[in-house]
Amino acid sequence: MSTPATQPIITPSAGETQRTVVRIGTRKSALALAQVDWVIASLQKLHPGVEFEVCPMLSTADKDKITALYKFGGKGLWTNELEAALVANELDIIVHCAKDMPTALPEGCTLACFTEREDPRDVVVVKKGLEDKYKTLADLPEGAVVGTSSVRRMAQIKRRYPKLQFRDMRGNIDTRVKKLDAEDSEYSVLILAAAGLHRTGKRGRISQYLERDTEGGSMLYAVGQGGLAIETRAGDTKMYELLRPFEDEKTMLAIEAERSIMRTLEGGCSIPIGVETKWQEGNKLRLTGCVVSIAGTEAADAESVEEIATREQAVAFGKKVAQMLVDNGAQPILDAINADREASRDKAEPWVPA
Ligand SMILES: NCc1[nH]cc(CCC(=O)O)c1CC(=O)O
Repeated sequence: MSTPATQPIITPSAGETQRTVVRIGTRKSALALAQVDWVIASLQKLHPGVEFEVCPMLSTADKDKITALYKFGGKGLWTNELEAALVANELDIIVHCAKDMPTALPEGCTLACFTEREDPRDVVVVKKGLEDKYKTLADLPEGAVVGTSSVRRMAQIKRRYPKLQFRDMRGNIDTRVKKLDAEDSEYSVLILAAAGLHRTGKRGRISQYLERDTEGGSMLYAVGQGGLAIETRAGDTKMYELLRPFEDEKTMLAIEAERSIMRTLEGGCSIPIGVETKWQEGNKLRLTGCVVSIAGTEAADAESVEEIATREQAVAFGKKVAQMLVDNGAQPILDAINADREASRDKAEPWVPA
């Protein structure tokens, strides 16, 4: 790491004031840095005496922009290098997009909290110059090109709008929006997470929010989308206590239920599982899930409502809905995706879905 190692905690000797420096690991993107700024501002309100040091690092996903995401198997692409630094005591905490967190954490790492969730929905961003012509996916003409490298987004949109075409679109938010807007770009629209655009001050580019009841069909979001998860070293009680008051319980319960679906179906962030969690009166959580084939031609859906008050209940609820998805036909769809990934493991060609 380029950042000089500081002692995380300096125990005060008699007469000295206690000084705590928290080294925060993060990716280097504008979104990741905006998230860390928000985390620091919030933690400073809770703990005015604590100092923070931002330690940005590149992840595997940042370094390899060519290999199709789903071929990696979606395990820890955004998190592995930061976690190695955490275990090596070069960092004290890591701020992750909850969406990028694998469902099982590596040895020595533990989840300290989920913070209040941003808008979890996906959105449509229209190419500059076309905004007056098209506002929604339904407005797009036959053959219009949608930019996304998420099989979940592609599969769900294909399911409802078979007339559209899809092209891979990678990079951080700024890069993607620039590629979209380039005069010679083939894209008409991009699909992005609302949270990323909200957090980086680009709300103005959103022309449609996609959701369950989007006209023409539903669009469910990725597990954890819009949430932040903060990871610490296992056994670091000081960091754990510092972060506990920052947890948003309703977010934690909803995201744990979503993650439990993912864990049960053994899917990484790059397989087409969509979810939606909505709190209803009386601490009832409505959990909806879908698994869609890459071609968008087959799908399994499931939904249930339960009163949820503890993490254990949330996890059990996610397992139940995962089982409902399997009962409704999810397994053959997942098997086909895994077989395709296995068959192309050694190839690193850019993946452009047909
Ligand atoms: N996989 C990349 C990633 N991880 C988190 C976000 C957005 C912010 C969030 O979901 O919290 C994005 C970009 C995107 O999907 O548009």
